[in-house]
Amino acid sequence: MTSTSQQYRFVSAAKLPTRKGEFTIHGFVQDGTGVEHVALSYGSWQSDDVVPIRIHSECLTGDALFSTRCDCGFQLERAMENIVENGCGVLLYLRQEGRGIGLINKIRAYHLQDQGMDTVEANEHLGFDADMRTYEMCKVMLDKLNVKNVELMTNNPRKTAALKALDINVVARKPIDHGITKDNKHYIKTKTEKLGHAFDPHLLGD
Ligand SMILES: Nc1nc2c(ncn2[C@@H]2O[C@H](COP(=O)(O)OP(=O)(O)OP(=O)(O)O)[C@@H](O)[C@H]2O)c(=O)[nH]1
Repeated sequence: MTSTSQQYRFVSAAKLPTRKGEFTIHGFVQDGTGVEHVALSYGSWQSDDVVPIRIHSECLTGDALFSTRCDCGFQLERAMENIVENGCGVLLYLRQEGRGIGLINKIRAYHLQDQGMDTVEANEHLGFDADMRTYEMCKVMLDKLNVKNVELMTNNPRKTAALKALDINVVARKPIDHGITKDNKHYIKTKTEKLGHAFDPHLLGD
């Protein structure tokens, strides 16, 4: 249970024109820790509508530096395009770099992967769980945006389970198996085999 001093609260919102379309960016902060997250909203909806959403964890290397080691940047781009094509939707951009271990630890994990470990073994070798993320902030963020029913763009069953546990009605899951490259195929196979991600095996064939 999150204590009152660590609750997330909305701070401010502003227009955010992007190469994909004009979004609004909403900023949230966690009292006590100062941890920040943002939501991008596009278009409008009624409170009973099913809203397409993406929950995306920060990946500086993939999202901002065009890395092809992972599928993150490709999926971010596709999610924003899907939302714009749909006419409305929400992207929750969570500052949980490296599945929650942080940027520098992710680089340490990449170094171990360069030596032959997979993404799960590397995290564990460094003393972390394979996935350190939590999703409680999504409730505050979606409540603020008046979103109760969602179509969730993900291949990650942990995200679906986390939203359901927060009483968000996940009406449907939309696969987002986009951005498979020769550089990230092994990483995505490991996510499928060890972290339970749903990927079409045909897309991962050699
Ligand atoms: N520790 C670690 N984190 C990684 C590695 N590669 C990518 N990441 C992080 O993995 C996270 C991916 O999060 P999301 O984009 O939300 O995607 P996902 O959990 O794979 O699930 P989807 O919704 O199916 O895309 C980001 O925080 C990345 O920084 C890695 O090799 N090690």
